[in-house]
Amino acid sequence: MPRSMPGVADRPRREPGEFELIARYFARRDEGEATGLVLGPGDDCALLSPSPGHQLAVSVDTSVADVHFPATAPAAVVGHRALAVALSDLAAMGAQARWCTMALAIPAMDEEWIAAFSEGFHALCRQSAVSLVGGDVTRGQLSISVTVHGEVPPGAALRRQGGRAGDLIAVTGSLGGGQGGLKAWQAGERDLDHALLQAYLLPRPRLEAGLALRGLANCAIDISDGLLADLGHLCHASGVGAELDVDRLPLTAGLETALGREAAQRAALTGGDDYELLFSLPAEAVETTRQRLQACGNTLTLIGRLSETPGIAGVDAGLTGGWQHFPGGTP
Ligand SMILES: Nc1ncnc2c1ncn2[C@@H]1O[C@H](COP(=O)(O)OP(=O)(O)O)[C@@H](O)[C@H]1O
Ligand SMILES: Cc1ncc(C[n+]2csc(CCOP(=O)(O)OP(=O)(O)O)c2C)c(N)n1
Ligand SMILES: [Mg+2]
Repeated sequence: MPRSMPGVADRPRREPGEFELIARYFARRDEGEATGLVLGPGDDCALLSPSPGHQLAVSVDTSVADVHFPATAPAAVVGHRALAVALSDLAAMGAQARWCTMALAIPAMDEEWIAAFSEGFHALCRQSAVSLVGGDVTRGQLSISVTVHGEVPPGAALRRQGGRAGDLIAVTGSLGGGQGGLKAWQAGERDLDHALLQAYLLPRPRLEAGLALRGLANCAIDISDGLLADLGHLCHASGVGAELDVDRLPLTAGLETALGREAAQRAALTGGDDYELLFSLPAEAVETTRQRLQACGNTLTLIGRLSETPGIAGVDAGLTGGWQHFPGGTP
């Protein structure tokens, strides 16, 4: 007796192949000429038309499961976060975000996961006026590499160098929520409205703030590895030292209650994952900068000043550094 054909309802849902997957979730063709996209996903390369007279600002960041985000985080969160941390570098450079490419490694085909991941990714693309112009999909341990491309007029980029002794040091937003959120997640918190989880899992790239700082800040960096480490990078590049006023650090809402004051300050200093902008500026630029940042929904907090004395003063001697994937180097 011939085996009966299964009904449509009984038939197992066919998994998409690699190319179907790309076409379905990543190769969106809703971008027009206005985005400078001549040719998007589907050919060997994307073709882009940069704005005349601008420099391209290019950066890549990889996010690896259980290194940068919990492997069990919601897929839409993973999509948002991978793009957000990459865009944060354009923000820190004062660049206008334009395009991105995204290389995704996934251990197995899970269409539901990919659909949600792509929603999170595309939603932030829309919010940031960035087009996904190409990428790569492979089998492997879950990781996402996002290359971002922005534009900046010659001479307008915010560099790590350029800080001067006497400049005031400032940050956007609040600090410590990155590590506070990781701890909250590890303690079982899963409510994405929780302020600390928001900070850790759904950071907002400070793109508008970066643009607002052009012509005002003397140097800038985004805080990914931790305030002390990233301030150290600014100081090193600028050939200056710094005096921090730790009591002025803007701590993320709920952090002090969750960890206590000392641990909250430690999280703000060394935790990392905050993706706020850290910059220096002359005292006379502070009020204009504050107003510009307020106009785009951000805040400015002064946390110290740059000095001629090498090193970072004002913090406990025992507190050093921040996140390093491979700790080591000079003792
Ligand atoms: N594999 C690499 N090849 C070339 N340059 C690299 C590589 N890895 C890191 N860099 C460069 O080193 C600098 C510091 O890297 P990183 O700490 O990742 O910066 P960020 O915090 O801005 O992402 C950046 O300018 C980055 O481009
Ligand atoms: C599951 C998990 N554990 C630990 C951390 C903490 N952490 C991992 S990488 C990192 C620093 C930022 O990542 P990196 O790759 O150095 O970014 P970049 O400086 O290149 O922007 C931090 C604070 C985390 N985000 N998630
Ligand atoms: Mg990096």
